Amino acid sequence: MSAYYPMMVNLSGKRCVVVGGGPVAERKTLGLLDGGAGALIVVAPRATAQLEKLAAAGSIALRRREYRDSDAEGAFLLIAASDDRALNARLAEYAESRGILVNTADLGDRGSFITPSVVRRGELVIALTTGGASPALTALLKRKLDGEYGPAYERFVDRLHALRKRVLAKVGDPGLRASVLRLAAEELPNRETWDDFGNAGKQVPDELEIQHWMIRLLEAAERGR
Ligand SMILES: C[C@@]1(CC(=O)O)C2=NC(=C\c3[nH]c(c(CCC(=O)O)c3CC(=O)O)Cc3[nH]c(c(CC(=O)O)c3CCC(=O)O)/C=C3\N/C(=C\2)[C@@H](CCC(=O)O)[C@]3(C)CC(=O)O)/[C@H]1CCC(=O)O
Ligand SMILES: NC(=O)c1ccc[n+]([C@@H]2O[C@H](COP(=O)([O-])OP(=O)(O)OC[C@H]3O[C@@H](n4cnc5c(N)ncnc54)[C@H](O)[C@@H]3O)[C@@H](O)[C@H]2O)c1
Repeated sequence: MSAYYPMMVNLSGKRCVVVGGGPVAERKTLGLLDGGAGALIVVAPRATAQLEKLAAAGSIALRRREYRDSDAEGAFLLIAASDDRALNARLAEYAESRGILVNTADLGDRGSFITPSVVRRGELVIALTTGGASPALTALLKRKLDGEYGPAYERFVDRLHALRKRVLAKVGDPGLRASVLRLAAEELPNRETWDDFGNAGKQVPDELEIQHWMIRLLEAAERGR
C-alpha cells in the first residue's frame, strides 16, 4: 500500500502532456483544463469527439499520431492514459527519471501521483481519493458531496474571501478578527435561501454588502466576548 501526500498544484504556464485519446484521457484532460493547465498537449492516433472539439477550439494541441519521447520534452506533468500497458509503464519510468510528475491510468502506484475525484465550487475545491483501493467508492462519495455542497457555495466562498480581505485591512485585534471570520464561515448557505442565488450565476460581491456583513459580525463577536 502506498501513502499519498495531497497537494493543490498551480499549473498556469506549465506544460502538461496527456498520452492517449480515449474516455480516460478525455476525463483527465478536462480535469487539467478545469485546474488551469494552459499549455496542454494530447498525443494519440485516435481521439474522442470531445477531444477533437477542444482541439478545434484551441484549448489543447492535439498530435494525431503515436507518442514519441520528444513529446514529453519540457513537460512539468505527464499522464499516461493509453491502452498500451507497456507504453504506460515505459512512460512512468521515463518521466520519473527526468523529474516529470507522472500519472498512469492503468498502473496507479507506478506513477508519482494519482488523480483524486474533484468537486469544484469556485475557489472551494473538494478532492478525495481511496488511494486506488476503490475508484468506484470515490465516484460514489463525489456524487454525495456534489449534492451536499450545492452551487451556492461558489458565491458564499467569494463573499468570505471579500470579507476576509476587508477584515484583515480593518480589524487590528487578532482575537476579534478570528471570531469574525469564524462566525462568517458558520453562516453556511442554507438550501432555501442560497441555492437560487447560486444557480443565478456568479455575481461579484458588493462592497456595501460586505461592509454591512462585517459590521454585523463585529457586533456579534463583541457580544460573545
Ligand atoms: C477518481 C477518478 C479520477 C479520474 O480518473 O479522473 C479515478 N478513477 C475514476 C473513475 C473510474 N476508474 C475506473 C472506472 C471504471 C469502473 C471501475 O472499474 O471501477 C471509473 C469510472 C467510474 O467509476 O465512473 C477503473 C480504474 N481506475 C483505475 C484503474 C487501474 C488500477 O486500479 O490500477 C481502474 C481499472 C481499469 C481497468 O481495469 O482497466 C485507477 C485509478 N483511478 C483513479 C482515479 C486513481 C485512484 C483514485 C482512487 O482510488 O480514489 C487511479 C489509481 C489512478 C489514476 O487514474 O490516477 C475517477 C472518478 C471519476 C469522478 O470523479 O467521478
Ligand atoms: N484511471 C482510470 O480511472 C481508468 C478507468 C478506466 C480504464 N482505465 C485504463 O485506462 C486505459 C485507457 O482507457 P480508455 O478507456 O481511455 O481506452 P481506449 O482504448 O478508449 O483509448 C486508448 C487510447 O490510447 C491511444 N493510444 C494507443 N497507443 C498509443 C500510442 N502509442 N501513443 C499514443 N496514444 C496511443 C489510442 O489511440 C486511444 O486514443 C486503459 O488501459 C484502461 O485499463 C483507467
